[in-house]
Amino acid sequence: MLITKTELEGCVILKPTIFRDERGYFFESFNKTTFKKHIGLDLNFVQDNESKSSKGVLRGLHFQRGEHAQAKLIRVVKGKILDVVVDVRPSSPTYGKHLSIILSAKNKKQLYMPPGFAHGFVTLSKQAVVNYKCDNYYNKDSEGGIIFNDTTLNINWVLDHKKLIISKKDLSLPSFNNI
Ligand SMILES: Cc1cn([C@H]2C[C@H](O)[C@@H](COP(=O)(O)OP(=O)(O)O[C@H]3O[C@@H](C)C(=O)[C@@H](O)[C@H]3O)O2)c(=O)[nH]c1=O
Repeated sequence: MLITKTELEGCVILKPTIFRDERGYFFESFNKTTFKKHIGLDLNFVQDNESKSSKGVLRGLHFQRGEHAQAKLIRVVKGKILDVVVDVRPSSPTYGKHLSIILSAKNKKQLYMPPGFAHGFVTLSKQAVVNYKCDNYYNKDSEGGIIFNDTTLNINWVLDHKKLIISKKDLSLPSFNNI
């Protein structure tokens, strides 16, 4: 497994070792022991999520507050997305900074984000199926978010904003300065 640190402390890109043969391929999409050995985190993932989106669908930017904050390990099993995480840890030197990465079924990269990050993605392929593990359960009452086109964050979502498909809930999220 190839592990790359990012400029946002605690966010790591993982590229699993792929075993290919005449049947196809095999890889370990998560291994608790390997994760602990290489990244030093003894994670206890308790919820797995999957969503399917069409091209232009943007989900985010989402986080859960306080004790419900979630670490996530994100990967794509079909298609291609631009995945974005924003550091919303007030005491962090990179508070307000974001990281964007292409995750696809082809590149098989995974992004690990610790608790204290907002997360979102936009679908760049005709369809994308995104799979992510969370170390804390969904808690509706602690949901928070930031509007995707926040001017302080200034995220490049690659696609023309007029072509984006965004839920009503996400379109009513506050600005970064008001979270
Ligand atoms: C996130 C979530 C939603 N739901 C329900 C609530 C709602 O009726 C329906 C759809 O929820 P949403 O519109 O919030 O789904 P979605 O916009 O896909 O939300 C997700 O976005 C990405 C970017 C994340 O990082 C996730 O943590 C999550 O916030 O699913 C659960 O039952 N469990 C969950 O863990």
